[in-house]
Amino acid sequence: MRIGQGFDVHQLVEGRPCMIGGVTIPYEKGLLGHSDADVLLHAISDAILGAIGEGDIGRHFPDTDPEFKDADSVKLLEHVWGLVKERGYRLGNVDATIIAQAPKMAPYIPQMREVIARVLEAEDPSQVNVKATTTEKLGFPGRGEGIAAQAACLLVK
Ligand SMILES: Nc1ccn([C@@H]2O[C@H](COP(=O)(O)O)[C@@H](O)[C@H]2O)c(=O)n1
Ligand SMILES: C[C@@]1(CO)OP(=O)(O)OP(=O)(O)OC[C@H]1O
Repeated sequence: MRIGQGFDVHQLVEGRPCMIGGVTIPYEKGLLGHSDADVLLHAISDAILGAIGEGDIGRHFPDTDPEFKDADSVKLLEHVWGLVKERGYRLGNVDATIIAQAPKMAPYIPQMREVIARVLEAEDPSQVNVKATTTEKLGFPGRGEGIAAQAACLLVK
């Protein structure tokens, strides 16, 4: 059994799509990054890489590499999951939290769970949990300057 955790932050800016958990959320701002800046999938990817002792997504997908410019983070997660399968592990469960004052994530969480469960080959929907919280208007998420996500992942043989 292996456990990992991940954390990521991206800035909210005008003129970018708000891609979170593989879902485009209608909102006046979106997340800034070298890739599509999907903060949730990045935190989950880092949790998985942590569980298999493979560093982080910055090591696997450098933000200096034009190949990853505007990259689809679903594809990055698929690559990370391939590393897990090579090592003979399968998903125990993943639990993640999106930290955002806005937009409201709840309506989109079922779709995010479906995307993540498909990529991680979950046998049961309960193996993938996604939550959201505000920071009660405190700090950078509370001021709407950015969105953070954290994730924990358990892998089993
Ligand atoms: N961006 C967000 C933040 C929160 N939610 C949901 O609202 C509930 C209450 O949030 P608090 O920060 O006031 O505890 C939370 O449990 C989430 O279900 C959301 O959908 N989107
Ligand atoms: C995903 C990568 C690569 O495109 O870029 P960003 O979208 O900037 O994301 P970040 O969470 O900073 O980390 C990993 C990067 O190397």
